[in-house]
Amino acid sequence: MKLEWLRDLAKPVNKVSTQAALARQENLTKPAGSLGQLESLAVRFAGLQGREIPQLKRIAIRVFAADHGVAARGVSAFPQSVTAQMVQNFCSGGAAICVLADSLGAEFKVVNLGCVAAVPAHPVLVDAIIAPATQDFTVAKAMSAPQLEAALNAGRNQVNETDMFIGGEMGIGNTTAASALLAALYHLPAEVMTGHGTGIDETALKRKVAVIDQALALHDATVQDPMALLGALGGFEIAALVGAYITCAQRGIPVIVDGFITTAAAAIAVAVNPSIKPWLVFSHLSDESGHAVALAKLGVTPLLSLDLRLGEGSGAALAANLVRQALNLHGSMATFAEAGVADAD
Ligand SMILES: Cc1cc2ncn([C@H]3O[C@H](COP(=O)(O)O)[C@@H](O)[C@H]3O)c2cc1C
Ligand SMILES: O=C(O)c1cccnc1
Repeated sequence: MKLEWLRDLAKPVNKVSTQAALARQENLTKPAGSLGQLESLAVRFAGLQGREIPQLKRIAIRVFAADHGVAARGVSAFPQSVTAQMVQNFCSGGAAICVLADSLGAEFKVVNLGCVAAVPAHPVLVDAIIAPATQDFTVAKAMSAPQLEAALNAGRNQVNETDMFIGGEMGIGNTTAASALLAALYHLPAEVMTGHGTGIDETALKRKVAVIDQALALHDATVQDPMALLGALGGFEIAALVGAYITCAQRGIPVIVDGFITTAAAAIAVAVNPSIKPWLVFSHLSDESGHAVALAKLGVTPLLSLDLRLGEGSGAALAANLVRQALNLHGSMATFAEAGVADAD
């Protein structure tokens, strides 16, 4: 596989800019620390962007869409045809992420990596079709080595110069793939990592756990090669996210990770290339059970907890508003000296 680029080191965080931003925060007209995590966010972005006053003008949002063979096993509350239908909804502006992307003024594209139903061409839609769907991973590897390579490269190709990257996903059945990947990566029982996804009932949840157990046994999940796990248990959209996240970190572009499925992609990406971790900002705690465990395993704390369980990049887009305000405050508040306000004794 010509995937050597996956392991190239991420751009280092700029310590000088971090220190300058910390010093600026100390001088702004507020008690030190009173803006809490908004202060640390601004300082973090200063280090990532390599400037004392970071900016967030350009935001790129890419929703990666693909179908999953494992959907045939009755693991979702919705039929597989919804993936392609939602891709069309992303194109016509009716999905939640479209509304949020619009209000952020973000550059928005949908990347079709392969849906069972055909999707008509549209200016917002990028055709990166690999196959109509992955294989059902209870009977075969989800994807072949060339398919995995194509998906990783499709994600990499979506990274252009921007101030921040948000990846979203759409693919009926993809919480099953995400749960399987996380259970395998962290050696955890399937039931710890598996939730209700789009809203399956308890009977279907038992089936979903059994399906994941079957896949973990088939693919010998004890083998800890994250790329092998991704090929065996992943989805084209999850692999594209892995490629995009790693590329962003290598090119010095901060990423906001969305919910459960994108966290599975982030976990694989960090396992493949640990140097990328500082570039991943985790937006929210999803309502999907297993997410809290995955975030704890990664050692990260998300910004928000709003009981969201949508995906599409929606939680990340919401958090982008918060980051924008953190940077606004950092860049535009007056210092004690500028405002003639007495500093603490
Ligand atoms: C209308 C609709 C819009 C969505 N937008 C995101 N998802 C979310 O639900 C899917 C994962 O859940 P499961 O594994 O249970 O199929 C993904 O496509 C995900 O992004 C949606 C799901 C539906 C039905
Ligand atoms: O948190 C997510 O990404 C999520 C949870 C449930 C269904 N779809 C997405």
